[in-house]
Parts: sequence; structure tokens; C-alpha cells
Amino acid sequence: MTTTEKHAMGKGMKRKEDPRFLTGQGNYVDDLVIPGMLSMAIVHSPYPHARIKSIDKTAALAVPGVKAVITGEDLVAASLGWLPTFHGFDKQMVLAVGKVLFQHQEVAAVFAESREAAMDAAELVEVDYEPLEPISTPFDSMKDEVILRDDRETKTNHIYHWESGQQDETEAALAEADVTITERVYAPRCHPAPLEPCGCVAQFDAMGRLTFWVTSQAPHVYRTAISLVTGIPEDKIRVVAPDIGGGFGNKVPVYPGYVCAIVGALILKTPVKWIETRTENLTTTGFARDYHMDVTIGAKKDGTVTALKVKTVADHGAFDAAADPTQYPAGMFGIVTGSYDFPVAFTELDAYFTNKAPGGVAYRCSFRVTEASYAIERGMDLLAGELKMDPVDLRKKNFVQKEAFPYKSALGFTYDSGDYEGTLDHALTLIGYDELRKEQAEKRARGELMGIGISTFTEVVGAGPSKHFDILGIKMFDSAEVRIHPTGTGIVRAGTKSQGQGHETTWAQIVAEELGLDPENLLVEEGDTDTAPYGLGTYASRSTPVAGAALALAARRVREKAKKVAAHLLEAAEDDVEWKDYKFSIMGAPEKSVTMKEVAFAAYTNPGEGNEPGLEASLYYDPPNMTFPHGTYIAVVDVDAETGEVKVRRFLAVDDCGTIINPVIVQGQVHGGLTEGFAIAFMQEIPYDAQGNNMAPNFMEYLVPTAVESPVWETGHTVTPSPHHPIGAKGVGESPNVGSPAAFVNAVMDALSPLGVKHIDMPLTREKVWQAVRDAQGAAASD
Ligand code: PCD
Ligand SMILES: [Cu+]
Repeated sequence: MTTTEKHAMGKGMKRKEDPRFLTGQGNYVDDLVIPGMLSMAIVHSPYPHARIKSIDKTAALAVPGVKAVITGEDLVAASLGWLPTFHGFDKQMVLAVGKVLFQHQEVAAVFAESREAAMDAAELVEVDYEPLEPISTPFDSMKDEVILRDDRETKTNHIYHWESGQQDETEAALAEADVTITERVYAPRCHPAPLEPCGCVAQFDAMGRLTFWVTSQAPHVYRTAISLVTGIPEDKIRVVAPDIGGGFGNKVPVYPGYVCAIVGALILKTPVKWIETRTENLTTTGFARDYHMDVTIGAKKDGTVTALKVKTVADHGAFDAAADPTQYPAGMFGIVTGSYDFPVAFTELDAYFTNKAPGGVAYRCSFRVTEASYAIERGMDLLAGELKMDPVDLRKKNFVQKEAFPYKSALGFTYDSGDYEGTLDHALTLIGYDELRKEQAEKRARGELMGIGISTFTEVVGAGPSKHFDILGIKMFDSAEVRIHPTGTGIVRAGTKSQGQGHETTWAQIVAEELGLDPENLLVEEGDTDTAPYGLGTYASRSTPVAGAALALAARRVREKAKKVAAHLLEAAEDDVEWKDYKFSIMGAPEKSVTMKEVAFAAYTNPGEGNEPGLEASLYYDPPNMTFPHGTYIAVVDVDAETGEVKVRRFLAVDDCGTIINPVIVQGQVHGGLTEGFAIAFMQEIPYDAQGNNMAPNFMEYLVPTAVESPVWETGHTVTPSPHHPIGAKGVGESPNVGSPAAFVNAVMDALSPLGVKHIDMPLTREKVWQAVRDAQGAAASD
């Protein structure tokens, strides 16, 4: 077996990056130390809503080692008071001016010789606040009794209205339906909480060129954004994202701290480092979800669905800093019809300001896909309950059929491919569904609460075709560069940036497969804007669908060039040379062949007359469509009626992400995402009390499950390639987070259904489950 075959596509090659991580030698932003570097700390507002009467820097400046304190007014004077938000509907204050709008909002920045001095001094910045009435729900906000943003012309807390689909037809179909269900389901405000918080180092060199090391999922977009905000010419900016300890969508937006660090480095003429604390990460940077969704489904008696309506109220916090593509304020929420063939559908959304932190990032979700998937998968279970049908039968009855692809959904997406029933059947066999239902019936007869929850989700990932998708006007393509050295090794660069996903391995595998080289000897480099081709970065599971395609096509371009050199070496006409079994050979005479390694050497030493020397290519890829991964997830739970405790006894995830590049990495992605989905379903929320206080500002309140709490994950897969992707691959990183919350909740609701409990909003904490059981028993007793 050749090294290519050993490590090629579909093989579970060990992750090339792991030796560095496993031996503690990763290179994170906080590892960077530059002589003379200052540390920055931020002053945060204790109030969710207050007028700033004055700020006194005197005491802070007196702390030994403190070099400067800047406030919002200083930034406004330098025309740096506001940041553009990604989709361009709003702007965000860098440091508060006039008013603070959420608890923990950034008010001032302190620069000092040590982190300790900066933090001590931050506590001594005296801000005189006049507290104002806070608004902590969008339902209060929509009354417009208090207008939160006086900087905006429109005197309302309403940010925007978005809708999609056929309203009249949907209403008519719902009116005619034999059965309808309707339920408000809430996707709670949660937080990606990467283990490494956000941070940066800003340094200007003697020529005035800025190098900015930062925890960024999208370094090129940062470079452009920094240039647009600060006026520094883009060629005078280098953004470097070194190793990143998890991103999960949190490291897509540009944050106020970054602007402050750059300003500090500029005025103090010395490098500045800023590393967030855990509390800063949880309270000020991109939250996720916070969607209140009214789901209505209409169906015939036999279970055939006839219409879907979803009306959402979205809480965007103090600034509309949601990280969504420009033309998609509610992201890809239009995927809410899921895996089901709805003849008509209508969805609308209204977003409001509140005195809560800004964000609305795509936490392991291709922009609001998790919310949409949760809404439809809960809705289908509620409908099954209403019709007294098995949720499996109801789903099978309504699946988009395998033959129907490409399938145009009622909300306008063209699904590329899928085999929903095949995947579901595979999952039912793997988990032994019929046996489980039998066991459940026996337990129910004994009064025990066992539940089985299903989610058969469809996702949309790989933004995107540039005619529809852009961020700040920058089209969402991606890029790759492949350069092969004389000895047949090489360097591969892409516009993406791994935060733990394993691109150093999978990108090498894609190129190795196309070129017949050893992926161990293809160095993958991402994240440095001085060297990587321009790309939109890694989030929304777009890297494999977009950059993965660019890599395969760039490698094929290299192969085309190599073919000319091969023809020269084989003394044959180019047309008589073919690429087969990872080698160039003469058609009909396979014994005459040359390897890519031989061709690479010749490309630099003996390319042949008229052939361009060297062996490299770069390519920008604009995908024709997105990819639509799907899966069937099944959770089995036991609920203790006495304590409200839920035990996830089994959890099976069968994913279909098209062609698999590395099955071990895919399995790791699924395990990680399921653990996050489990946390979201059972323990994680960033709640605000009625006074606007953030009630989960640290890991004592915001719970992250360890291996002890997490269930054992069972996995499986089916393979339905994407027809338009050069290697047939779809994204997978987000699927487990998108598909699992509904499976967990459906399982708990199935367990509680004998008591008549229909729905509980996440997180399904012991208290909530216990309370629901008690309420149901109380209601039964008083009947
Ligand atoms: N078919 C297939 C697919 C895929 N793959 C693999 O897997 C991974 C992933 O992929 P994707 O799906 O494409 O994705 P990406 O783009 O790369 O990434 C992103 C994602 O990813 C995930 N995962 C992870 N992991 C880790 N470790 N870390 C992190 O941070 C993270 N994050 C998360 C998130 S959240 Mo967003 O951002 O929210 O939107 S989105 C996201 C890579 O490596 C690849 O290559 C394979 O193999 N095959
Ligand atoms: Cu989302």
C-alpha cells in the first residue's frame, strides 16, 4: 500500500496537529510575549441601563505602572466611537458614551505594564451612573414605552421585520387542516463558551504597519474591517490567527476590546495585549439563540402535513451585532421546513433591542439553523402526539423523498441531496427501536417514565453562493493555494482557520488524494493574512463545502500542469497521458508511468520545452449551491418522577455528510457537538433577571459538562454525496449541535407524555422537570 492509499480520503489518519496540542506546545495568542508589551483591562458597567454622568480617571492613572486610560469620548474624538456590525443593520459602541445599555458593557480601557496593574486600576476608574429602567425581555421592549437607543433616528426598539414564504396560502391551508398544533418553543440565550476566551496582541512596527494576533475565525474579514474602521490602509495590516482553543461562532465578530487594543498600541507606541476573563467572555461577547418561536403545523387526519407557520420574536440585546450574512438578517432560518415536504409555509420574525448583551452568533449552527431545526423537530413530535401516531411513522409519511432531489422547499431553498428514510431506517436498526418501544410499554405499565426521542433534521451549510451571501459586502467564496516542492512535498494554504476542527489533516488528505502524495508531507497553513489567500473563514460548517472544494480544484489545476511535464517525461503526447491509480501513465501502456513525486522534481529541473516551470496553483471557489447534510438522532432517557432527574441512557447519532474525508475526525466532531447539544438541552442558559442582571456570568452558573456528566455517544453514518461538490462532501461540524437538542427534549416529553406534559422549555433542569411532573399530578388530582 502506498502512503497515499494509507492516508487518503476516507481513511482515519491521525490528526497531524495533535502532537503539538497533546504536549502543551500549541501557540495561542496569550503565549505571545513581546518585550515592552503592555496589558489592557476593561472597565465594565455594573448597570444594565444607566446614564453616564462623569468618568474620573485620576485614581486609576495613579496606580504604578499604568500608562493610560481611554473612554468612549476619547474614541469618539478619534472617530472610533462605533463599530459596524456584520450584516450592516446597526452599529455598536466601542466604549459607552452617554449611556450604558447592558450590564458589563465596556466603559473604559486601562493600559499598564502588567495585567495585575491594569486590572487593579480598572477597578479605580470612577464612573458616576444614573440608573435607568432596564428592559430584559423583547415582549416588554416591543411596547416601546422606554426607547433604549437614543442614537438612532427611528424611535422604536423594533430592529427589523423579516419574512419568507406564502402567507395567504399558508393561512388558508391551516384553516382547512383536519388537525393543527401550535406551541411557543423557546431557544434560550446560550453562549458558545470556548475554553480559550477571546484575546489579541496589537503591535505597530517602525514603518507604521500593524500586526494583529487575534483569536479570529475569519482573519481576512478582520483585516478588511480593521482597515475600514481605523482608516489604516489594508496593506499596512497583517492579521494572524494562531492556534485557537475553540471558536464555536464566538470568534466571528469583531469586539470592542480589539479596537481599544489597537488604539492603545497606536497612541502608546508599544505593543498591547488584551486577554478576556471568563466573565468578560460570557457577559459581553457573542451570545447565541434567544428566539421565541410560535410553531403551527396543519395536517390531514392521516398525518400528511399541509402547512407550516413559524412566527418568531428575537431578542438581539443592546446592539444588533448578530453575525449573519447581509441579505439574511435571520440567517438560514428558512430551513425550518426541515426534512418534510410542506406544500406551503410561511415564517416571519421581528427583532428587538433589550438591555442585554449584543450578539446572536451562529453557535455551532449555520446562522439560526439550530433554532429552526429545534422548532420543526419539536413541532413534528407535538403533531405526532396530537394524532397519536408514532413519531417515526409521522416522519416517514412526510419526508422529502430520495427521488425528489434537487428539492425546492416551500421557503425557497434547493436541497442538493438526501436519503432521509434510509438514514432513519439505519438508525432504527442500530438502536433496536422496536425493542425499545416494547420495553417502554412494559415500564409504562409499571408507572416508570422512559422516553424515546427522535430528531430527523436537515441542515444547510456552506455559505455560500456569492450572489446571495456576503458579509459587509464581501462575497462568501473561499480559496486555496497548493504549492508542490521539487522533492514532492508541499504547502497547502486556505482562506479558512481551524479552531480545533483538524484542517491541518483533512486539507492535506484532500490534496493528497488528488495528487497521489503523502498527506504527512503536505504542510497546511491557515490564518495569516500575509500568506493565506483571501477567504471568509471558518464558521457555519462552510470550510469543507467551500474551501474543501477550492482545495480539490486547486490540486486538480496542479495536476493539469503536472500532466504536461509528465507527457514530456514519458515522451508522449499530452492527450495520451492519463491519471490513474495515483500515477500518470500512457493510455493503453500502464507499465510506462511516472509518479507525482517524479513529475514534481522534473517541474523544477527538466520541465520540458514550452512548459511553465514550478508546480503550484491557486483557486477561488464560489459554490453553485449550499450543501444539505442530514441525520437521524435518537435519545433514550429515564426520568425520575420524584426528583426530576433525567438520565440519558443511550444516544445514537447517524449522520449523513456526504463523502467523508476523515471518519475519525468526523466522529470527534460529532462527539463534541453532541456534548454541547446535551449541555444546551439540560443545563446551559444565560438568563437575565427582571432588573437586567446577567445571572450566569461564570462557570459556577453556566454549566459545562465534563466526561462525567456526558452520556456515551453511539454513532453511525450513511453517505449521500453532494452532487455539486467536487468531492461530494458536505459539512458536519455543526450537525450534532443542530440535531441533538430536539432529540433530548423529545425524549423527555415522550417520557412525561403519560402524565399529559406537552412541552417544557430548555434547559430541562431537574427543577423544571420536577415542577412539570408535580403540576401534572396536581392537575390530575383536582380533575
Ligand atoms: N464530509 C466531511 C465533512 C467534514 N469533515 C471534517 O470535519 C471537520 C469540520 O468540517 P466542517 O463541517 O466543514 O466545519 P468547519 O467549517 O471546518 O468548522 C466549523 C464548525 O466546526 C465545529 N467544530 C469545532 N471543533 C472544534 N474542535 N473546535 C471548534 O471551535 C469547533 N467549532 C464548531 C463550529 S461552531 Mo460555528 O463557528 O458557530 O458557525 S461552525 C463550526 C473538518 O476537519 C473537515 O474536514 C470530514 O472529514 N468529512
Ligand atoms: Cu443559531
